[in-house]
Amino acid sequence: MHDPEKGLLIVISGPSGVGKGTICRELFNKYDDIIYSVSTTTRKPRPGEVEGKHYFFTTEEEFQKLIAQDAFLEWAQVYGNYYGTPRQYVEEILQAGKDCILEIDIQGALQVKQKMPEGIFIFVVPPSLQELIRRITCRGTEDPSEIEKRMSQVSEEMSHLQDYDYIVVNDEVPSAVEQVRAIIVAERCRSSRMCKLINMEV
Ligand SMILES: Nc1ncnc2c1ncn2[C@@H]1O[C@H](COP(=O)(O)OP(=O)(O)OP(=O)(O)O)[C@@H](O)[C@H]1O
Ligand SMILES: Nc1nc2c(ncn2[C@@H]2O[C@H](COP(=O)(O)O)[C@@H](O)[C@H]2O)c(=O)[nH]1
Repeated sequence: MHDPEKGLLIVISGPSGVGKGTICRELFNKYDDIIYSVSTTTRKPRPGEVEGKHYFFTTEEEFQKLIAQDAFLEWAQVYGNYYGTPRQYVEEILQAGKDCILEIDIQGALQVKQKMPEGIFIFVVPPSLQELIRRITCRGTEDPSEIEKRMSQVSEEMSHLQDYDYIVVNDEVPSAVEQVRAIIVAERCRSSRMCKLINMEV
């Protein structure tokens, strides 16, 4: 069970281009009570991506050193690059009673679920495969072969739906954002209610 003194750990996954980043960005613009975990990656920065805001960009050699130092809560090779969640940062946020969102792939989410089963696991799906391909193509950040690589993983990724607590269809961004927000608010309530009930003298 979730310790109500600690913050909630929220994990968001879904196929590439479904809109995870867009949903998280909107959540932070609108609500200032959730903290975003900035991952470390060996991927090259896209135009406009800022070191320490979107990712901590690093080399494969440095990433391997961080793995050896046990610096990651989870890490995985995704679409040919390494990505990892900084352990200490996330632990400090949760310890301080603040909620933390990890936007990570399914391999990473499964690792987190093993270590922290009390986390809230949300899977974002597109309204259709055509719309997913349209979104990643229109984003214009990957070349056709990279898009092909990412889209070839969609069916395997979708086969992990049952490992998640919630599914959010990202049809319209505002609605998807409010659905994620509602899940977080409901989970906060559940955690504090459960605690009160368990501690209630009967
Ligand atoms: N509901 C939506 N309707 C239309 N376009 C959307 C919607 N949500 C996101 N998009 C657009 O789709 C593209 C992909 O979104 P985004 O980068 O947030 O995806 P992502 O899931 O974070 O991808 P990745 O895993 O590759 O980082 C962006 O151009 C974004 O503006
Ligand atoms: N296991 C992890 N996956 C992560 C992490 N940070 C991001 N990701 C996922 O990687 C893919 C690709 O991201 P992109 O920025 O290159 O488009 C996407 O599914 C992200 O959710 C992480 O720390 N660990």
